[in-house]
Amino acid sequence: MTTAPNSEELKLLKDHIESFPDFPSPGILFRDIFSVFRNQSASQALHSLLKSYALSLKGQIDVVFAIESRGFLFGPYIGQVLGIPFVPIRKKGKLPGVVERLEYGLEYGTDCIEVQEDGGKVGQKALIVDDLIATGGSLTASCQLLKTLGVEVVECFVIMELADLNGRQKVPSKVVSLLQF
Ligand SMILES: O=P(O)(O)OC[C@H]1O[C@H](OP(=O)(O)OP(=O)(O)O)[C@H](O)[C@@H]1O
Ligand SMILES: Nc1ncnc2[nH]cnc12
Ligand SMILES: [Mg+2]
Repeated sequence: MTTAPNSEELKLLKDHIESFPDFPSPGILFRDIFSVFRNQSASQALHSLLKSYALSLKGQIDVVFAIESRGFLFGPYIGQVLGIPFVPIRKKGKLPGVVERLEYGLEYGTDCIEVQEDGGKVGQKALIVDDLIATGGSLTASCQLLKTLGVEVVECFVIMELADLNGRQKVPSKVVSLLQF
């Protein structure tokens, strides 16, 4: 971001993110983005922060991708502010038409994500959006998937970063976060 985000809005936002210990499994402190939408002031602060962030990218991005499912809360709005398309990245078997697919390793087992092959054109500049970066696995896999379309991932944007996990080090593109925990 070229200008620093508004610190009062950031505080309001952070104060309204509820944390749930041991969800969905023991040892995980779950940061719930949905709690923001229960409070009008926090919701408006988030809206304003997203708008400022998006406008700081004006002219630099051709297409916005977001990661199922929580990324869908923000991707379409950022696309709208910039006047550019929004394209979803989804779990296997959810998207119609011709898709590109990437299977990637998890701590246990594998996962698979897809994007419609006409979602981005070779050489286009892309932004990937999600609510949160933890290990960085989802953003890393999404960057790899978009490489198969030939688009260039200029930046990844998240509302929350779990800084201790150092997920951004894994991601092959620049990562911008509004809040760090
Ligand atoms: O950096 P990572 O370790 O990949 O973790 C971050 C991802 O995990 C969560 O999504 P989740 O897969 O729980 O699904 P959801 O968005 O559908 O709730 C979160 O919304 C991010 O997408
Ligand atoms: N701690 C956490 N809170 C919310 N979503 C997550 N996704 C991965 N880790 C998470
Ligand atoms: Mg998610």
